[in-house]
Amino acid sequence: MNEGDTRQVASDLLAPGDRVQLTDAKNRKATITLAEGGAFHTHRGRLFHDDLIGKPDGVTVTTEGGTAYLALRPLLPDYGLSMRRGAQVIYPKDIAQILTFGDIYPGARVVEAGAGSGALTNWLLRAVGPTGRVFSWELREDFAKIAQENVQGYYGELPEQWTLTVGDVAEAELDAPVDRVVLDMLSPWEVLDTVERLLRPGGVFIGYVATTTQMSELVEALRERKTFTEPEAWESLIRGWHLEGLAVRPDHRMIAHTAFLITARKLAPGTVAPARKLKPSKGQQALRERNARIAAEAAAPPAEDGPDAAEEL
Ligand SMILES: C[S@@+](CC[C@H](N)C(=O)[O-])C[C@H]1O[C@@H](n2cnc3c(N)ncnc32)[C@H](O)[C@@H]1O
Repeated sequence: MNEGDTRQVASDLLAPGDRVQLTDAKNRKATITLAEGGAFHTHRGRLFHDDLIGKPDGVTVTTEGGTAYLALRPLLPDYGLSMRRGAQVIYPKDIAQILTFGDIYPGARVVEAGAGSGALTNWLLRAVGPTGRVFSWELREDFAKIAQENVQGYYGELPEQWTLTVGDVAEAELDAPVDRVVLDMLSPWEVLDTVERLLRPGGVFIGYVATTTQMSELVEALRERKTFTEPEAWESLIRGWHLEGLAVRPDHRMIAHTAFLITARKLAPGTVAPARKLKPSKGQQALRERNARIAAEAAAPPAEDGPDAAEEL
C-alpha cells in the first residue's frame, strides 16, 4: 500500500466500492460509496450510481429531477471529516501542524494514542510510508473498530506498517525505540513514563489537548521530569476568505478552537538541559502565595466550637 495512493490516480475510472463526494450548486456535500444498481436519494429525485461507475473522477451527474452534482473522490482532508466517527477527530489544520512540527518522515517509527476514529492514523501512515511503522493504541474496543474501518476504507486494505492495539498506551512495550510519540487523549501527563521509555533520544513528543488546564498540567509534568527539552505550545487558527466580485473579506464563521499542541524532544540519558529561568512576576508570586494560603487553610483542622468561638461571635 501507499505506493502512490492508487485511489487518487487521475486516469483511474470510478468503480464500485469507491467513495465519491457529491457537491451541489450551493456547495452542499454528501459522500456516497458506489454500488452497482445503487441510488442516492435527494429532494430532486434519485441519483443513480451506475451513471458514475466507469466515468472519470470529476464528472457532473444529474438526478432524475435534473439537479446537477459534481462527483469527485474525496481527498484525505475530506475523507477524515466525512468518515464514521466514534471519538472526536483531529481537524486537518492541526494534523498539518503535527506532521510538520512533529517532523513525521518516510521511514519513521511512530507511536500514537488514542487512535480514536483513525483520522490522524491515516495521515501518519501516509507520512511514514511503506518503510515506516505506526503503532496505535486505543483504550476502547468500539473506537478501535471504527479506526480500523476508517483506515481500511481509505487504503482499501489494512496497511502492513500499521499495528493497532486495544489497550492502555501506558502498557505499551516495543522491541525498539520509536522516533515520534503523538498523544491525543485526556490525561497525557499520566503516561509520560511510557513516552520516555519508548522514545529514542532526540525523538519528538507531541501532545494534543483541548483545554488550558490540560496544557498547563502537561507542560509542568514534562518540565518536572527534566528529561525533555523545554516544551513549546501553540494553537492554530485558520480563517477562510469569502471571494465574490468586490466582496473580498474574511468568512464570518471559522473553527475558532480545536485544541493546543505541545511539543518537546527527549534528551540523551544523563543530560541536563540548560535550566531556563522561569522567574514569576510579582503578580504571579502574589497569586501563588494567596493560593498556598487558601490551600493551607482548607487543610487545617476545623476550629472547635467552644466558649471562645462563641465569645468571638
Ligand atoms: C480524541 S480521541 C482521538 C482521536 C484521534 N486522534 C483521531 O484523529 O481520530 C481520544 C482517544 O483516546 C483514547 N484514550 C484515552 N486514554 C487512552 C490511553 N491511556 N491509552 C489508549 N487510548 C486512550 C480514548 O478512548 C479516545 O478514543
